[in-house]
Amino acid sequence: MLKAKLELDTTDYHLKIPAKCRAPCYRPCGFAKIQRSYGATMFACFSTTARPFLHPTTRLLSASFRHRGFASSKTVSKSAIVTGAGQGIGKAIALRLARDGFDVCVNDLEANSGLVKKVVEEIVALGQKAVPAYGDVSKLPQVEAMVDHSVNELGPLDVMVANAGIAQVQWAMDAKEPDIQRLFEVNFCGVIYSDQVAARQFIKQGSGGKIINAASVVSFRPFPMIPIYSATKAAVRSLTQSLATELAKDKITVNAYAPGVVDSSMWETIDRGMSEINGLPKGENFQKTKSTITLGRTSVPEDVAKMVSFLASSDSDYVTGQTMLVDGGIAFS
Ligand SMILES: NC(=O)C1=CN([C@@H]2O[C@H](COP(=O)(O)OP(=O)(O)OC[C@H]3O[C@@H](n4cnc5c(N)ncnc54)[C@H](O)[C@@H]3O)[C@@H](O)[C@H]2O)C=CC1
Ligand SMILES: CC(=O)C(C)=O
Repeated sequence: MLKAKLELDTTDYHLKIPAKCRAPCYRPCGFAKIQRSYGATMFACFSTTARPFLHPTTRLLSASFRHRGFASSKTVSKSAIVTGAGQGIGKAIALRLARDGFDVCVNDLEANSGLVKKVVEEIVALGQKAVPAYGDVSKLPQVEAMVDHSVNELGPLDVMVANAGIAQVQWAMDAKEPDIQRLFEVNFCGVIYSDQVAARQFIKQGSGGKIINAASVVSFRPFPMIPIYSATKAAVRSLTQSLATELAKDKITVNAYAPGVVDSSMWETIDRGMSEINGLPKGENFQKTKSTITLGRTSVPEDVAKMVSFLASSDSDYVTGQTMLVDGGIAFS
């Protein structure tokens, strides 16, 4: 809310604060009585010594100023967290959001720290801030630590992209309990934990936010041999609709992207698993999908990142509860 009321005049870097936002800048103490002017507010926002005396609202504003470089740059960066961003679709999303002007918290499992570091370096080379955040999204405390880390390092959070996911190939009748559990833990619990923790942060900040979840074309129509995976994605699509209705009052939009067949390490796993079941040579199950795609080609992670870029931008402000197909025309919504 506060953020929406601020106007940045980019010609002279002058920040205009509406009168009603200026008053409660300090906690009620002796220090406050002598420090209520606009100039003092600006001083306090950049001053470490004054920070403990700030009213909570102004402290948030102060964090935003310090992290977003109001003092030295015309550009006001927003921040986004992308989970499972060490490779594949998540990496493409992280890089695309950086090109769009976001600072990015790059999450993945610690086992993928080498990949994450490279993504962080690429984002920094694009001129944005980036921090790694290792953690398993299926564990709530690790998701909480990831969001805290992002806010501490990059300032207020604007966008959560709950992208991390895993796939497993088996017929529904052959699915074993630990496989079913792990698929739901990562693909569904990992998404709801990311959404809940981000939403609480957005509500604390008071100016809304955007939640963007990884679904799939299989959330509309299950694919053979990945039935449990398909069910996890149908659950994500349903959750996206429920959270959109719950969080609209807090100015939070909740949407999902539904890729089709994307050339990533996930499809290497799927192709290998399908080969074990139907005996087709390596790569053949992946190639075979082309005949089901209206545009006649499988996709690359950047195809999906374009949709996420839209969902993360203000162009999507009047869109919520939607699962957006980016599948070249496998399913029609
Ligand atoms: N590749 C495809 O054809 C499609 C993918 N999707 C979805 O898009 C998302 C990204 O998929 P891809 O990039 O293809 O997969 P990928 O396997 O290439 O990358 C997924 C990343 O998520 C990370 N990850 C896995 N479990 C995690 C956990 N518990 N905590 C944190 N990170 C974790 C992995 O380490 C990996 O770096 C997934 O949710 C997937 O289900 C949806 C439709 C199609
Ligand atoms: C992995 C996945 O979701 C599809 C549709 O291929």
